[in-house]
Amino acid sequence: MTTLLEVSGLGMQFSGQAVLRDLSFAFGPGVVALMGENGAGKSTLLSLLSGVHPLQAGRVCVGGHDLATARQRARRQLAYAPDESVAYDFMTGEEFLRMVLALRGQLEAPSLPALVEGFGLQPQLHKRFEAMSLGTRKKFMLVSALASDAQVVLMDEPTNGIDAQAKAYLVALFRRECGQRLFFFSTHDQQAVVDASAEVLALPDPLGGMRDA
Ligand SMILES: Nc1ncnc2c1ncn2[C@@H]1O[C@H](COP(=O)(O)OP(=O)(O)OP(=O)(O)O)[C@@H](O)[C@H]1O
Repeated sequence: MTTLLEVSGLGMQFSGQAVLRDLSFAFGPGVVALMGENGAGKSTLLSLLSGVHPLQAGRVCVGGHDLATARQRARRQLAYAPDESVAYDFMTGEEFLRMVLALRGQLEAPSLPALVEGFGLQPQLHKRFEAMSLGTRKKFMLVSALASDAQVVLMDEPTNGIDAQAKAYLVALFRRECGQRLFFFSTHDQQAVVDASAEVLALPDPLGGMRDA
């Protein structure tokens, strides 16, 4: 198996409070669902893997490149679709997609027209983000990551807020491309996990069994 994402001894604290402890895993191409209770650290893990937060402890390698010491090469292999829009309100959907691809240094994105069509975004391309529904914003975040040439696509709750057709399109895309890319996403959506035949990576309960105490 080609390892695309390898994590060892990862830890993260906020104000001295541990959120992630000594986390290790490795995945090649496929579909992985990151699951766990609210507050388990799923978004925190995704922000560490994507390089948004600097690593406090442990090591992350993407496509064999160390995220700390070969940052540019590692990040070139990564795309990230956050849970909430990171676009400026005044931008149109089309401008946002062009900007993300330009920032990646990608001159071409052959899959972009099909993705726009598949997510039903054609009529929304010239709308400004401030005028879009939440689900439409979310679809643009997903398309910006999926249209990249990254081998590892990280997504924070990708099925959250999108309509049934878009969800079915996304799951079909996972199934079609999982031989070449790693789709690694946080979710509470059990049905999407089943439909995508995703492998589950479960984070421990943040309360550590204290619910019954
Ligand atoms: N910037 C921050 N400063 C302080 N604490 C934070 C920060 N970001 C996250 N946390 C804390 O880290 C813990 C994990 O949060 P995180 O958002 O990663 O959980 P999650 O598993 O994604 O939750 P959910 O399922 O609700 O989206 C929570 O206790 C949260 O309050």
